[in-house]
Amino acid sequence: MLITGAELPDGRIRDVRTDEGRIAEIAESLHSLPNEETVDADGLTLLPGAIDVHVHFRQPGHGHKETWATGSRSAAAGGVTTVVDQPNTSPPTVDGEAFDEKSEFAANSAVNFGLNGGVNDDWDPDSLLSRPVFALGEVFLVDSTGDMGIDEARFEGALAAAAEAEIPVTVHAEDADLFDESVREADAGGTGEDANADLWSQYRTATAEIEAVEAACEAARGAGVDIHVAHTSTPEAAEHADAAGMSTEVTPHHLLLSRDDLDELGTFGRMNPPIRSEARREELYERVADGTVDLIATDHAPHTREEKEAGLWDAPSGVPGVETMLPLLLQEVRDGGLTLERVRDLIAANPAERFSLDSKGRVAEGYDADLTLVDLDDSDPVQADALHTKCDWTPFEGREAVFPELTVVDGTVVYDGRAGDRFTAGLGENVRQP
Ligand SMILES: NC(=O)N[C@@H](CC(=O)O)C(=O)O
Ligand SMILES: [Zn+2]
Ligand SMILES: [Zn+2]
Repeated sequence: MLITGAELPDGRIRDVRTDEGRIAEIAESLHSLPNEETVDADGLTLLPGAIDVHVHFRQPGHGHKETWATGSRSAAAGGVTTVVDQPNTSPPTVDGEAFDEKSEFAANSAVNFGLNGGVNDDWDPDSLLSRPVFALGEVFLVDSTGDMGIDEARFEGALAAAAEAEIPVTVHAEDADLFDESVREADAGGTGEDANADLWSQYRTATAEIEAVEAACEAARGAGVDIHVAHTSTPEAAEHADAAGMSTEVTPHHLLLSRDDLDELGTFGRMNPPIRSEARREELYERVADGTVDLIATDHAPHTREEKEAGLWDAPSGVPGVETMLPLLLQEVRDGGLTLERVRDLIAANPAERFSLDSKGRVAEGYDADLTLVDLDDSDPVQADALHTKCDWTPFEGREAVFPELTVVDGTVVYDGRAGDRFTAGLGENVRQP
């Protein structure tokens, strides 16, 4: 494939040739070969495909919320070319057999993927870690969707197993002992969009995250493991993890939404860890812009409308986001909050480096041809109706965003927005091939 006249993240205008799944040549001017597919990228920007190291694609077990087909199409349409799935499915991905079962579902993926292995009281590290596991995680230090919370002793066992297997560990760190139970006892909370969802933020306190991150970093240091702290929602937790030499991710919802938005969102804004105050959100944004935070990942956690419309204390936690991450970040670039090169690092170069995907994350010769083409002059409002996730809602309804024109995985167009949302599925591969 020959992509002509594309602007690269550093501002250079170049022709880019892909061949056998790789970026073969980048030059000021390349001539097309006989029968070569060409893409006119005049006026468009070519980015490395985003690597979202935190999605919940729900199969096996919860295909009514999302499937690998719908989730991966949503990823492709959002410029995401690699996703990493989490273990809180049914069965949970905690042994070799469950890993193999999930691999069969993932074979439907339109984009490349990694499959994490999980830890619970029934996990079988021997069979699990004999499989091509992307990372151990997210390791839940508290119950979230799937009730996979574990205690300290089991966490230490998991750290030791990961150190021996030489695989990364990602951690969901909140301390349930520091939740404010009085909030829960005092108020029924209401239902759906009418719920007082701010109570969720009051209940799952910032301190519960900050102290759990501190404890997790200390345990990790003791075990000689560098953990990756998932979805930090507070600047304090992100700063602590960074100072302890660990890596962190921030989600688009913690970056762009605050408790001020919960009036409108109700239970649709309930997730773990919860949305924080506007003051904390602004500080977290600064930590994302200044490099304290390593990467953005979505924690794409779809639940159906009907499920989210329950009472505040019963509704499931989590929001979708894989399709809107890059589009919303590109709007931040348009608005001057982040540079395009910083966005490239947050969504592609840094996740690739952190998780040893050595041939991904950059538009450079020899790298994998996982790419997305965007028009930074053209934004549209986010509309749930136009997204491809199976759950037909988004917490970002109405926000301006820059949706990709075209997404390429291993040199093949998997999403063409210019040809009326055309997808090619089933081409994605496990990025940790044995
Ligand atoms: N973040 C959430 O609120 N929910 C996630 C689980 C998780 O990441 O904790 C889910 O799987 O629904
Ligand atoms: Zn989590
Ligand atoms: Zn998660």
